[in-house]
Amino acid sequence: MTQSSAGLTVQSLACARGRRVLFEQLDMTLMPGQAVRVTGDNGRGKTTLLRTLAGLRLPHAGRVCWAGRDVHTEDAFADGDLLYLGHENALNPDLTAVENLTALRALHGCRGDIRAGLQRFGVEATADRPCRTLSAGQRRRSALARLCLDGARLWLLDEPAAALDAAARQVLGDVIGAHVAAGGLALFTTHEALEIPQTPVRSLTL
Ligand SMILES: Nc1ncnc2c1ncn2[C@@H]1O[C@H](COP(=O)(O)OP(=O)(O)OP(=O)(O)O)[C@@H](O)[C@H]1O
Repeated sequence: MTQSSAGLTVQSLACARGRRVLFEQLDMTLMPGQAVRVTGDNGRGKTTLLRTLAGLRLPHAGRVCWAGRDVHTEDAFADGDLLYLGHENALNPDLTAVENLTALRALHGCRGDIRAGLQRFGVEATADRPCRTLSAGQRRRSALARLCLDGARLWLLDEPAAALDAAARQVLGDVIGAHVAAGGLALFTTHEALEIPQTPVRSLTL
């Protein structure tokens, strides 16, 4: 594998909603050990971009490749390559955080200690309560505990810091920093200040 084919490459990408083009001519490369922060006003297309990078939406124009393979026309992501965390927490409200993460772990075939992940994000005390009884920040922290389980190389995180207090934002920054330092790739959107210690983070503004 050549160096240029080892990561995520975006070429002349345009995304649209209906007839409205949100952005165009976007070129970007994200390589192992790199992080990108995507910013932009509400409605500029950050979520649309992440869903397109994940292969969940077709681009209006251009290409997105993972390890040299087109994510929209080829089976580019192998099991365990991608972790996509959307705006929503994707937690079943009737299940506990432990039950939700157990299901996710089985679905994605990943390993990792669920309770240790919840502890890292400071929600071990609410780990066995149905998620519908948790506050917005506790739900987000519980969903983020998934980052501690997953061995995926590419993290696409949509507003991971939403609803988090300063302490949880710091943990999130540390977890992303450790992932990138270990050779992972991370691209995230954020409206909040999110420090990623000892990690150069490039900015992409839509
Ligand atoms: N289901 C939809 N149908 C039609 N248009 C949509 C739909 N979802 C989003 N849009 C439009 O697409 C544009 C981009 O939305 P997107 O969610 O990607 O923006 P964003 O930058 O992530 O916004 P925010 O910061 O508010 O989360 C917005 O102007 C929005 O109105």
